Amino acid sequence: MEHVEHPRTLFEKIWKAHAVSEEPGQGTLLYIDRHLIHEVTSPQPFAALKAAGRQVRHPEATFAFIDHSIHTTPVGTYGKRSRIPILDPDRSLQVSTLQHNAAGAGVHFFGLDDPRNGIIHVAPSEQGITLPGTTIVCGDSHTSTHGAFGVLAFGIGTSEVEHVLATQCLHQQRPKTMEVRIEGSLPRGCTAKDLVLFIIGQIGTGAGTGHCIEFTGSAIRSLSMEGRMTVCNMAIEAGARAGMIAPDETTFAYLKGRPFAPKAEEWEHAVNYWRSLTTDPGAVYDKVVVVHTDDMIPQVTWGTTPAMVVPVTGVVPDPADFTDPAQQTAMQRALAYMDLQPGTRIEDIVVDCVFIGSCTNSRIEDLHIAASMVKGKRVAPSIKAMVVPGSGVVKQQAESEGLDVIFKEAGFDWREPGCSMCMTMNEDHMRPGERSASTSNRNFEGRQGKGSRTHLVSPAMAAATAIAGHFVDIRAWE
Ligand SMILES: CC(C)[C@H](C(=O)O)[C@@H](O)C(=O)O
Ligand code: SF4
Repeated sequence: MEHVEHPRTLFEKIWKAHAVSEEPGQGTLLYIDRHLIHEVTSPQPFAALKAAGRQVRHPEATFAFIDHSIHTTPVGTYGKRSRIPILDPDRSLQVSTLQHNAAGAGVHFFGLDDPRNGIIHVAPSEQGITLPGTTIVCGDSHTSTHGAFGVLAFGIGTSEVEHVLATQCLHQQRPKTMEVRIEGSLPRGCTAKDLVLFIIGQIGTGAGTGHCIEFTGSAIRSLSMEGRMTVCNMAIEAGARAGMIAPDETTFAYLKGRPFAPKAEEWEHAVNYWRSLTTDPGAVYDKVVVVHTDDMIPQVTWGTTPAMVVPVTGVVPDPADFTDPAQQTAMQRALAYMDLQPGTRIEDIVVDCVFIGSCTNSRIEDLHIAASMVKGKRVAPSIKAMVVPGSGVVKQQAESEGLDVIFKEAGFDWREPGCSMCMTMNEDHMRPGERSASTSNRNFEGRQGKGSRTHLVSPAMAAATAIAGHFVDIRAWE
């Protein structure tokens, strides 16, 4: 009798291909193709490894970047010193420890003066390290970003980092699968960032809990790789373990010729295999949600979770309009923290600070959009605005195209790559009570500085807000 394979989801295909052993009720031992490490979550696992007398099992599959703890204020150019020395002893130690550990173990290392360095969820794909059908882990929650290439990519804890360093494997409970199907296209003024905020606004921050999300639908297909990374980056903010998008011609075109991507005949073999990485017709997900985007308007968060989001043409919502007491309490608390009144027009909210950067939105496409919005204009006098490219590669490309000049002439700070003001692990942060328009992914209390208030937006919205001084309906921007 002919053997008929049951239809499988993309997730199931990658999971199965990496399961070293799988016992019912016991979880799965997964093989990890690539392990990304950064200075914040790797020192402890390396120390534990050393104490146990063990070595890094696969240094060639381990890639180290420096991003969270570093200054982004420039002092020079590549080749000379490009960074201000870190005065904080703990942060300085994190960086020197990673340098030392990476050299000792012989892992791939992208140092501070190496233009290939950058945010751990921006730089690896530029180098072709992020390849379809692989498993990628990192001690960092936004590892889901790499899922944009049809990768099973997820964040892990420090003891798991140690386990992967030692064995290149990881013990995991199999997540459930969830399809988020996006029907419709991206309306005027909307980008991948608006799309993912809109999705989270619809499904909530807990919708993906215990699941690996696959984003499907025509809106996803039409996104560039940069846009797909923005969407998968925030899958974690919908509670998901991972987010992924099936690879296609856009993916292959992006990867071709990248330093760590397969070459020549191997490339052909790889692409043939990658073409099989789609969810089979008839495959069943544990959960499916459908989001319609035709009426979508550029999005702005008003509260302290990414799901507290409204269209820029809207108003700050009123807890009294909601029936769930828990939701009302959460909204009241968010309103108090954000110092906002229900009914305030979003376009009337004035900001102090604009941050264009982070692993959500610091890629070249993001900078193209932002630069096109600010060209020939001036940042509002009361606003401090900065652009922080996600990697040295992004920075170099932007500079070769003159984007840095456009930003600087408009009054933006043009920075060295890093996580910067996405979170308070370096010198870039806001003062208490200050309000930002930020292209990052988290607006939790204190995220950009103690007492600071964050509104998550797209790069286009952030750029326009810097010029106008308040949020604006960018659909009419000229
Ligand atoms: C510092 C790191 C562990 C953290 C994370 O896991 O995501 C950070 O990158 C963040 O965005 O909050
Ligand atoms: S840019 Fe922000 S979200 Fe991304 S890894 Fe750095 S701190 Fe985390």
